[in-house]
Amino acid sequence: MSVEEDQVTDGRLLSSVTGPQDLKRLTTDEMSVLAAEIRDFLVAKVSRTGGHLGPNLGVVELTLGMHRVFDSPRDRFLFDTGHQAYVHKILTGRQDGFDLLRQRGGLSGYPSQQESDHDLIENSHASTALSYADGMAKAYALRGEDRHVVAMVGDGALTGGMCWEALNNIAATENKLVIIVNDNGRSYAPTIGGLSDHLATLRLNPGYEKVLDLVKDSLGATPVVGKPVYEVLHAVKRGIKDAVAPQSMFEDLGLKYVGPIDGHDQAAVETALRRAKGFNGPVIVHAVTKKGFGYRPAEEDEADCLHGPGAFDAETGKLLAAPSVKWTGVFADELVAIADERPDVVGITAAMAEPTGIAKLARKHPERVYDVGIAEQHAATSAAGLALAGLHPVVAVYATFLNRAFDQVLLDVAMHRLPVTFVLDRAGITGPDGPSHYGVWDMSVFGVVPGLRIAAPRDAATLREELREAVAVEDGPTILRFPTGSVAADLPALRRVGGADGVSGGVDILAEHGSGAERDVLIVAVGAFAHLGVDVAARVAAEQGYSVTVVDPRWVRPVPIELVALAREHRLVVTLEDGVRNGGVGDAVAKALRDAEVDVPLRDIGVPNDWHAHGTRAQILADLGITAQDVARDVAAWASRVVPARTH
Ligand SMILES: Cc1ncc(C[n+]2csc(CCOP(=O)(O)OP(=O)(O)O)c2C)c(N)n1
Ligand SMILES: CC(=O)[C@@H](O)[C@H](O)COP(=O)(O)O
Ligand SMILES: [Mg+2]
Repeated sequence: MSVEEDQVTDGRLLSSVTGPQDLKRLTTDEMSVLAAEIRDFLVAKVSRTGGHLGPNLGVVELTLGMHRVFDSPRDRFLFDTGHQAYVHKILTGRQDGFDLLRQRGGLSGYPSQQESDHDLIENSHASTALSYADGMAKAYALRGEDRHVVAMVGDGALTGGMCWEALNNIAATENKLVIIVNDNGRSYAPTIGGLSDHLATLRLNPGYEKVLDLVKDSLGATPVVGKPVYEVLHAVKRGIKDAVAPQSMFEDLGLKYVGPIDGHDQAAVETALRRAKGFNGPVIVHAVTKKGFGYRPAEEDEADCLHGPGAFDAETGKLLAAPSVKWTGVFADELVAIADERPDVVGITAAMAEPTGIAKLARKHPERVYDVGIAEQHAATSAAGLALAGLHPVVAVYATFLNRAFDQVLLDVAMHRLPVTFVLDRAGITGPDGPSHYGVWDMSVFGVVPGLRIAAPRDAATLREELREAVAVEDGPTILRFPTGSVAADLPALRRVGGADGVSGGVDILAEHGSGAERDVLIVAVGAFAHLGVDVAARVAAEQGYSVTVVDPRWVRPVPIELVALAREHRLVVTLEDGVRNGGVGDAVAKALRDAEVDVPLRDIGVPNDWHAHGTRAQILADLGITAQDVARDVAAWASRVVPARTH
């Protein structure tokens, strides 16, 4: 079924649904109409705003079933990763909010407690829901509360280690926890690994569920030898299943298992969920779904089933925005060029080969790219293994997702001084995906790792150069981080100071305003903020007459010695970074000046240590006062306090 094939729904039924309570009275026929209306709604809205279309088209019946069988918010619903919670939002009174989905002041693209008491997990990092669920179910059991926790987790999220830590604990309880495995066989791309193969094996044996229905129909509803029909059927099922179908690994863990069921068959979904609810204990409901179901352009999109497109043409599914040269593309091209020269260079992705650009390397050297699933911790330590065996791994992840692998980077990689390069895409403020997607922590969190170097290229030319330098480092790990979106215009240096020793990398002088030995302001502009620094310098020099120098350190960690020497020649140092201020580059430079007894005041501009709501990157930076106009005003004010008034 797809939007164009389906009779165009008029949305009347959907508009009558003001909350989950309205679902319970609907007939089976009305439910299938409602499902079609929800799909039309999703395509119509997300085609205008962009967002997670494929995942949400795939969970319409599952989400309807959750709200029909359980009672949210008394029963608690958890969505792993949360990108597939749009249907839940539609059913819990937020249809009107979709016109501003993922936009400032509009609906979050993930569950939001501020939006609704039906929502809980706001973190968009995968593989966390089952741990939350275990904790919540334990709390309700401790208080003797008769309520279920229902967690939806995708097959991709299940490749994350935390899920198995949670399942190990959940299996040891008798708590009321229903886990819906939404098995569409994909993360972005097809899900990898033995778990995925196991789920596929289970998927291939739907027969026993159908046999169960057959036996149920033939026996009719009459109790047999005094036993309720279901117990007899269950015994029959067990016999058939053991004969024709493998036991699921979930059952091997001691968990009850229901499925696999057709996750788009509303009746089957609700039957399975009622059965699971009736167990009153931990149970897996294995639902087989299709990502993008019901909208042909998504179903047929081989890349990622329109996982998270920007605005698109609802009729064709084609993206509306013309592709621009992205940081990711520059990285991908240079990585392939390096790999052509360096057979020891290999790539690792955590289920995001296309979004991180590693797919380009996989197309050229398929045997040298490893997709480890949504498993960033494993990515880091398996990279350590690759390096111990003499290779140079390049681990490409979004900056925010490396947070969870801090211990692995610190002790498994850096303590062993292993040559692993972590390429962090989407570093800094990203925007529509909100605070758990902002890549603002890496320079602070990983800045404390002994022996690890961090580079933040300012444009395509320095990305290429600094990537080459990073993969040339053999005595420890390196991080290369760059922001989301279109790559900044090239910003050539006037000259480089230092770097000849091949250690610090030196400092690029990007702009110099004014003359004289005693200079007023040194602006240290990190990464893509180099352009901002150059713009600010021009304003401050022109409007206040200060002498200003703008520099871009080739490595932002450790702080280059040349930066300390340059600071000594200025009256004020200002750092600009697309990362949290606490423990960021500003703090590191201030410490380096203190350690060198360079007594020059320093002011650091960066992202305040807080949770910043979603919006566009430009809006959020403007809200934070990180614009050329705001920064120029601040720099002028700070300079006025330390630069002696001049007689003009
Ligand atoms: C820790 C972490 N790594 C990577 C991502 C990026 N990501 C978002 S959704 C997704 C795929 C999720 O697949 P699955 O759990 O199967 O859900 P589906 O989209 O198929 O419904 C990934 C890798 C993430 N959100 N969290
Ligand atoms: C949910 C998730 O982690 C990703 O799908 C995220 O939305 C990626 O965003 P971009 O690739 O658009 O930066
Ligand atoms: Mg999936």
